[in-house]
Amino acid sequence: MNLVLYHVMQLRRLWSESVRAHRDKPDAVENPLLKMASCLLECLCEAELEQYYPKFVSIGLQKIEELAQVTMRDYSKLGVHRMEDRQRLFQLIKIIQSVAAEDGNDSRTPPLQPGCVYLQPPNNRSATRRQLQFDISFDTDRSAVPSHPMKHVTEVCETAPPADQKMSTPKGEESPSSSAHETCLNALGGAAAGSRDHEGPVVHRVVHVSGYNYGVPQTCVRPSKEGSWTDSDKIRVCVRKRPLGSREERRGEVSVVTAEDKETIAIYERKEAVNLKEYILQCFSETFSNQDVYMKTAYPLIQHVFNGGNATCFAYGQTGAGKTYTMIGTPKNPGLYALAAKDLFQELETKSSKKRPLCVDQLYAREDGKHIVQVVGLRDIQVIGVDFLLEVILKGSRERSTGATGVNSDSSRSHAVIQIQLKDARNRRLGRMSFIDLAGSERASDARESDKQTKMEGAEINQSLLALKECIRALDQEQAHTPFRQSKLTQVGTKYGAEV
Ligand SMILES: Nc1ncnc2c1ncn2[C@@H]1O[C@H](COP(=O)(O)OP(=O)(O)OP(=O)(O)O)[C@@H](O)[C@H]1O
Repeated sequence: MNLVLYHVMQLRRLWSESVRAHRDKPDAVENPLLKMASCLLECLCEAELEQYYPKFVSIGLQKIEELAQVTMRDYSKLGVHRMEDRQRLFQLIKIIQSVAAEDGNDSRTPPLQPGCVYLQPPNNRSATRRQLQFDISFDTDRSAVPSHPMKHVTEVCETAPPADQKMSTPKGEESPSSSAHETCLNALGGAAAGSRDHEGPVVHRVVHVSGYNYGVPQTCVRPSKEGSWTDSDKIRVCVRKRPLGSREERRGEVSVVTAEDKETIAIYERKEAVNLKEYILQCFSETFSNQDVYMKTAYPLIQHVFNGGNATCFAYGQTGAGKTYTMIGTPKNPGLYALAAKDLFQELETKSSKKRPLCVDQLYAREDGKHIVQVVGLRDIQVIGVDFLLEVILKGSRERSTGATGVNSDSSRSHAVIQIQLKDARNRRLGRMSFIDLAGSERASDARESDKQTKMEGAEINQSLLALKECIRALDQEQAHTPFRQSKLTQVGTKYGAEV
């Protein structure tokens, strides 16, 4: 239904163009009335009322602008009995009237008169008035109709009468000039007047009616000449890529933006690594193995840790995105834990033999299924080789709470923090490497089918990820305060020294 307004606006443009073209070349151009009929069907489809189209046509309602004159008392004659459909039809009529009111200010279009709608007549049409076959007697079934002060109108003209001609209204009816419809038309006409000469997008006010408005915004942007704007576009963000300047080229700079197609751009963002080297944010396609990812992410940090530094490697992403696959991997495609452990021990052997002996402690912390950070009993386990380290990691991983989400049947419903600390023979801590496999964030739309428990978990996970984001932002901006206390995840980060 969001497209209804768009269709109506397109219709107005199409109508004016068709009438003009038809006037100039009546034989060469498709009769605009036929186009109007197809627009009526289109609009009814958008409003999910297409089932009534045959009935509408059978009683002579063939053009969308005629719909503007239908009142709620006509709904039954049109075969629209369901309350929901009546409401939809009501909203559709409102929208059409808004647009028609705007056209009433166009000098090419005869003004709307109370009681009838005047369609711009093609020159070759006869001037006969055609009466819709609505029964003049009023529908007394008011219970099924939402109450509003719309008035009954029975006649629709295909030609414009003299300006002073007053159309009759059914006996006993008030003049429609006092109706809510007309109030709204007048207001719109005034708002629209004077805006017709604008070339660029112009904001138009759309009447807001109470109840469901099918997502049509209260204000909308007029379609451009190319018709590229739609009523759903409240804000449009456009990106234009410029080529490298000659000075940039001389300096040997490379373009960091690639426009892949109309809708996709890739940005290679320059960042500064811990060793102050510049690097560019990378995206790994599905052809990359865990080893490829490791070499570009965690591996450069190993040396940093051996130099006494601290490093953290996060796997962050939506549920089912592949975080655990990247961190743990498979026997054939080992993940970052295993690859890092192997290199750590390899480096350890080299260093230990050359300098002083070093050993690795593995520290594991987790949030349990009840979202409680388990600190009691947490202990350092001294590991003496890659296999033992991996065994400990896998043992911890098995303890993680898992569950099925909308997109991952074996989803990690907890965050896993794995810290590998390097200590010297006198138990003094040297470097530390942290791997954090975060529980997946979940979009509300993916959680629609989930049970209450899964939804609650998802909400808590999202909340903790938000807290993490706040901490990372605070650290990145070197703010005086880092809001660690907002979640267990960030509390664990501080408690155990992960470089969140
Ligand atoms: N690069 C990949 N190649 C092949 N399969 C993959 C890859 N990445 C993920 N998968 C598969 O996709 C599924 C979801 O991956 P995984 O469990 O790692 O997601 P996740 O991000 O950890 O999800 P959650 O946050 O819900 O725990 C798994 O079956 C995994 O084997």
